[in-house]
Amino acid sequence: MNAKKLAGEKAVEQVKEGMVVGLGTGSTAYWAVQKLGELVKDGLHIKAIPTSKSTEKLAIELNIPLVSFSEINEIDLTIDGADEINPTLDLIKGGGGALLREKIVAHSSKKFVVIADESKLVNHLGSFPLPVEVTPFGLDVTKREIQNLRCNTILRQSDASNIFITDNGNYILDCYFESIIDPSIIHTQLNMIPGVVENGLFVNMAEQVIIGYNDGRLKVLEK
Ligand SMILES: O=C(CO)[C@H](O)[C@H](O)COP(=O)(O)O
Repeated sequence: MNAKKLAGEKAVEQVKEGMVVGLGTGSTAYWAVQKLGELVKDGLHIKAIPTSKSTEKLAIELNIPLVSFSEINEIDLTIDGADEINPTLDLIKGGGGALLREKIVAHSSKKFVVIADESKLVNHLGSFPLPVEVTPFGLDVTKREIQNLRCNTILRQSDASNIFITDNGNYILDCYFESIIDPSIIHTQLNMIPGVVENGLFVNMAEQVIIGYNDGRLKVLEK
């Protein structure tokens, strides 16, 4: 059983006729977008906002109608994956580098549902390196200020010779903290650094987390 597919398809059950839906990024969100594509083909009317260029491309291939923020007031429901989920449903996101758009879309949503397999559940955030989107200008000074928060940083590469560039034209510093005991403090400290555009801590944003298991079980966690 594909646990990611299970969770993704379960979340899509919440999508209703006429909704504006935020489309997440990654290998779990992929399954939710695929399922939405099937429903649209069968006559469901929705409008969607993708969280990355890759999801936008997938949605276009599946004929899911897209809208921009200028055309809507609010997103009804956003479905997205996560890299880590703690017991209070705080998240690390951005493994795929889409954290800024993901956070803008989730923040603009009436309901934010996270989908994942069981490997994403943790007691404390921080084993997964925290992605932080930074401007190319001032990289070295921004990096030093982030390191002062007691973490090591690695500039993300797309391959051996190229720096990873986000959909917004920025860089990602992957930050290795020993453990993130209070995500809201780290979140605030990071975002106060001028060269930081956004960080991958999603604190108090997820209302529901749907976990898929390889044996076919599903677990729904709620705030
Ligand atoms: O935040 C993300 C992309 O920026 C993804 O949601 C996160 O990395 C989880 O991805 P996957 O479902 O492939 O494990």
